[in-house]
Amino acid sequence: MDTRDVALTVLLDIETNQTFSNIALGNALRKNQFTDKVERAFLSRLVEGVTETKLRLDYVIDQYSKTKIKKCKPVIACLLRMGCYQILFMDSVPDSAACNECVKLAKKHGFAGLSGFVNGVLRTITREKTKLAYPDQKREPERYLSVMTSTPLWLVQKLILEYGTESAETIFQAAFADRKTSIRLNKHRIEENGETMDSYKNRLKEAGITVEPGAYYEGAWLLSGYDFIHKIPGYKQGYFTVQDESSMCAVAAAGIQPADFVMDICAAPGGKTTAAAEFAQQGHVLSMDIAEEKLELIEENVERLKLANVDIRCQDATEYMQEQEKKADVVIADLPCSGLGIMGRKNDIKYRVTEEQIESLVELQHTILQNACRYVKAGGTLLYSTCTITKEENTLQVERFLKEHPEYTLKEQRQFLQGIDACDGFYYAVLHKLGD
Ligand SMILES: C[S@@+](CC[C@H](N)C(=O)[O-])C[C@H]1O[C@@H](n2cnc3c(N)ncnc32)[C@H](O)[C@@H]1O
Repeated sequence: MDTRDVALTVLLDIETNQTFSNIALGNALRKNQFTDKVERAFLSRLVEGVTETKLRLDYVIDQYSKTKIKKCKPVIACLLRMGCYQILFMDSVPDSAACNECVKLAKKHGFAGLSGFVNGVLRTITREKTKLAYPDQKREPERYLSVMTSTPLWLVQKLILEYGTESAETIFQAAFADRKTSIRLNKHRIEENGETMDSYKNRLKEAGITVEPGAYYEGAWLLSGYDFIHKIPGYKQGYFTVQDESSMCAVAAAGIQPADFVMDICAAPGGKTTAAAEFAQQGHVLSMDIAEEKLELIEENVERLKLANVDIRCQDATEYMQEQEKKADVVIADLPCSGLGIMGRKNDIKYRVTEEQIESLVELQHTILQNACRYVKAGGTLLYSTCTITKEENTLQVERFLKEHPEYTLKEQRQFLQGIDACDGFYYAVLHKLGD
């Protein structure tokens, strides 16, 4: 199997079908059943690398190509990016191999006539790679940041306005950093199976996995050095759930009690539902999502974790459920958002989000909150959260909510920023409903 050819297919899927890169890559890894770990790692690095640096690659290619990248046929554009990425960022690949393999693939995919063009552009970039010109950092700081971190200019300008240049740069750079996998431990299940946290940790270490304590949440570990999540010892037995620490902190901050009734109104794939169910051991969680196909994911997680206190239902959160009025001790509203807190994990989000989309998400969140707040009992809690970092979806959304709902007070809010905090970008607000 030609790994670069598979990479080209994945990049074309992303470019022409608008498939999210993590999904396109996941499909290719499953379909091709890579047995060689090195080849699998190479494919992932190449696809992720090209995706996360696309704007920077295009900027470089455009300087040396007579046809601008936007005018190139998709196969040629993807090949130029693949070649350029290997030349600029993959030290282990000889420049000549990067170039020759792209030329070969151009011919294989029916573009023999353009193979000379691909060869010419990539050889020139190889020659010039130590003296490439980028926008001037002093004269055009925003454009510089946009090209160097491969982030659309409007988004750079927006986050500079919201957080200042230094923080915005840190946030954008965080997308390129390697991240460990954070897991939420299910202490109860581990002990039920006759193990202790220490003995389980040793078992992971014996399996060659590096285990470090989380930075924010007591029951969190950070794992690295494993191949597949589902092959980690204890996964099938429900010892842990993969979840970012920011989300763990959010659910913990809601203060769920053992006998509580919790409603999770936008729940798939079930990270917060399962955390809530672990807190509400004698209580109950009603877990809902509009996407029928995603309910299976909640179900899988609930079954694997052996949680018997969760009901799963397909439900549009914009539709009011009269029968649930003032029923819940805690409502979790982890709402659809622009996802800019997870640019590092979904590395093409930054190219897809638009200002108009953010505006309509703000309205959707507002509409859903109008319903969510009515399900909360007097004295109960509404947890609002998003995996994004824009102020209008977070602090400003909550400000507006509090103005419109004097029956609520803000107990706590927290904005995590990726790169600045050791987790995803994430926001939560714990809103307390006053007694009757
Ligand atoms: C941020 S994700 C939720 C993640 C989840 N809470 C967790 O921790 O695993 C947002 C979810 O909202 C769902 N969603 C979007 N619009 C919705 C609506 N109108 N009603 C209910 N769910 C909706 C999406 O299908 C998606 O699964």
